[in-house]
Amino acid sequence: MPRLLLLNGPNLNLLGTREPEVYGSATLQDVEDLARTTAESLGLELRAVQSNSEGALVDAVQAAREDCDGVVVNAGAYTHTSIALRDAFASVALPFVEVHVSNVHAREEFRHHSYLAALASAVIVGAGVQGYVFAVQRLASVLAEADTR
Ligand SMILES: O=C1C[C@@](O)(C(=O)O)C[C@@H](O)[C@@H]1O
Repeated sequence: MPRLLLLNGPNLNLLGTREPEVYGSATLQDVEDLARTTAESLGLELRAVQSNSEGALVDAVQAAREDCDGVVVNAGAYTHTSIALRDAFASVALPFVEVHVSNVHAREEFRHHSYLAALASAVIVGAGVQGYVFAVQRLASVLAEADTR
């Protein structure tokens, strides 16, 4: 069965209590359950990892090469700063979808640039935690398409 990695970066462990006016009331556990239920309904497995540290996120992307077929990633603030994470995605060459709960383009200028976006299959911003559902659905399509080639 194809497997997805759901990767959440810094401060996303605080979803539900962190700036609820920006990020809503769903917790990280809710997000992981939602993404897993969506994946399973599409015949995919899902493994979830969250870390506040950049190196651990790089390690998780590298490890995904061994046992995953695609990645849903919300890299949090590292989206806007991390060349290391971008290089990790470039190195493993796995399809990935970038998610942001908030509409980063309606926020501070420094959130408008993503180091990951140019490599992503798709970028979903501002759809709240439903963005994770869309991301899993999109990856399922991308993987199914690749399978029929
Ligand atoms: O931590 C986050 C969360 C975020 O990735 C989002 O999901 O909207 C947006 C980032 O700018 C921010 O640093």
